[in-house]
Amino acid sequence: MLEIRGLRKVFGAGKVALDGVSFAVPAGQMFGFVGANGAGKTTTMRIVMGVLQADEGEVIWNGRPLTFAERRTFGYMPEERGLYQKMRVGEQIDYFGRLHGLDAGAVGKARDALIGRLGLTERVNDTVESLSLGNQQRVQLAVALIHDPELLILDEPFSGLDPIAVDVLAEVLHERARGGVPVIFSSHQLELVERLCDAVGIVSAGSMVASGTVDELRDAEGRRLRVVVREPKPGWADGLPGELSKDGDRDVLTVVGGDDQAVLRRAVEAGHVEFFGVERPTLVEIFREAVA
Ligand SMILES: Nc1ncnc2c1ncn2[C@@H]1O[C@H](COP(=O)(O)OP(=O)(O)OP(=O)(O)O)[C@@H](O)[C@H]1O
Repeated sequence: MLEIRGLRKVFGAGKVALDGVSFAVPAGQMFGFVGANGAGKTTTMRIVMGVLQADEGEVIWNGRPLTFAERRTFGYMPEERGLYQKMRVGEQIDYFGRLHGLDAGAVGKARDALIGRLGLTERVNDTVESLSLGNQQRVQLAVALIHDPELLILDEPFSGLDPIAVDVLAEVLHERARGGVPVIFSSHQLELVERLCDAVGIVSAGSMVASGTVDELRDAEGRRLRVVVREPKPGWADGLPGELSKDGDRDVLTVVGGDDQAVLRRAVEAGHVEFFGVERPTLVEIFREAVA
């Protein structure tokens, strides 16, 4: 379990990048880290990886302050990426494996498995610079995974990828999570985060403004009722809580709270009810509300 406790980071002359960020990611959880540009995601990840030092707060790993040696067991995909453009794909992966202390036999085995799993077999002898963005990202993931990390921390691993590459990466991350590894990744692709993650943290201006499972966040936001009535009697929704809008000859009423059945009775009396249902907010809506 990774716990981030009260991280604060101020850059230069008073730029507060983090102002008390806290969250926890247990073993086997896929945690989506979301927030507007400049919210503090990369800074948080860099502190976890020891690239930056926090001014205040702690990073706790399995109940104790994270050590340098433990950090070496983590896999990291930095925002700035970190591949050697002139190196061949296979050599690159091997190089990072050796940096993590693996011997030649172990590196070879892990490299072959990853290359196959990530669909890079045809590209193993190509230089990194000759690869498409999507294939470079696959190599970057292979490099982060070569030492069978105990935690994965990935800064926007899905950015710029086509849907097939997204599926490959997502499946590989899910495999790791199923094996008990906490997986943390940042992304601006909220539909993707909603689809892939067990839990989500929304950071805004250096603070965590909402976190929990997607279900918990949806429940906290509250359910809403949507009613569509065709050719309704004018004024039928007067006095009902909610917002009424027009869509051609239909009225669309959105109600938060209130008595569902009373709304239904009114709608049935008013005209032809085409839709009546409780809807839960999407992560995009929750995000907009949380960072507003
Ligand atoms: N080295 C630095 N020096 C000064 N300010 C910095 C530095 N690194 C980050 N910042 C500032 O800290 C804030 C948080 O930046 P950070 O990169 O963590 O945000 P982010 O959530 O990852 O954004 P994005 O989604 O755009 O990648 C921003 O205002 C950024 O300009």
